[in-house]
Amino acid sequence: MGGSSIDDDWEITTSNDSRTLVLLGKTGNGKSATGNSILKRQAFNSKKSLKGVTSKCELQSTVCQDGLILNVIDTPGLFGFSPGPKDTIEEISRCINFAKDGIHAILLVLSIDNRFSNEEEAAVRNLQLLFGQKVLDYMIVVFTHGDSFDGDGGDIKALIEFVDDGPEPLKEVTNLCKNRLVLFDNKTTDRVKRTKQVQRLISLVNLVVKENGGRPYTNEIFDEIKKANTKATETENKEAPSQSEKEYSGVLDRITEMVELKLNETVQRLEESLAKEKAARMKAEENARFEINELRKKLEKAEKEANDFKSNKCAIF
Ligand SMILES: Nc1nc2c(ncn2[C@@H]2O[C@H](COP(=O)(O)OP(=O)(O)OP(=O)(O)O)[C@@H](O)[C@H]2O)c(=O)[nH]1
Repeated sequence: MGGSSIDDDWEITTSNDSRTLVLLGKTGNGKSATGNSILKRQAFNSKKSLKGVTSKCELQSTVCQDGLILNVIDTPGLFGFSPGPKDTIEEISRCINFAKDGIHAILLVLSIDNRFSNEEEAAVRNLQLLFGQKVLDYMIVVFTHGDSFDGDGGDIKALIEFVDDGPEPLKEVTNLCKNRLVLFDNKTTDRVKRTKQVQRLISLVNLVVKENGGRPYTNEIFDEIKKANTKATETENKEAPSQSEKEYSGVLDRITEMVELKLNETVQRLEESLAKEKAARMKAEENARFEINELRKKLEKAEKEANDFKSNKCAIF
């Protein structure tokens, strides 16, 4: 680090690499505010609202002093992973399209002021179902509302202790993320504090990148998009603009189709596993009923034998 100004703290890497980060979390947890803290500007609309401010996925970028390009994708509360709502599918598609070169880290934004909800727990499970166990290797938990945290936000031990005092599902999620935790106070005006929390996050992102062999998260849907986009760019170079627009919307339609298919497969898998669980439970109940019946029969037989024995004894005397 140069050490001449706080902004020199951005010199975290020396490469001209880019990092694509996706903010995920329940509405109001502070995703947009965290995105703004990371990008150091009011890139996303962040405000208190009961009905959710962010309605569409949005991509904003910044170039750090060392040339590192930070791409941040803000999302609406992407938690209703069911094949029903068409806009959820469209938003997942938009998000994947923004991140077509892959995602370097998924930031699960939680607020330390709110209880970790069942909805959030289910969302993490659904993410794993939809995108595979691999997503966990890219996940970092970002706690917001650091201003109401009692301990030192930079002290990872204090943060782990805070989680350890919390509900079991939260502990499970943070364990799955190998305790990659960071605390953000998005309200602070202290430049040193603002810089340090972003620096901590970027160090974690770099760790995630390293642990994943430098490969950002992608799957077959991302690969398809890349192919489709390359084709669209080639057409754009050759054809009239209207044609390339058509190609672009074709790409989005294709992604939407793939996401929908994947969602349906996921839900079908869930239903099958629930049906299997139910069948196993019914079988276990049937076995238990059979065992109880057998025991009852044995007990009745033993009682009868005891009674016979007693009456025989009486007869002898
Ligand atoms: N005190 C405090 N308030 C915060 C912090 N982070 C976010 N907020 C506030 O929490 C409210 C919601 O923040 P947003 O960033 O809009 O939350 P979001 O998750 O993006 O919400 P949607 O866009 O609706 O999905 C806003 O009033 C923010 O100012 C924080 O660290 N401390």
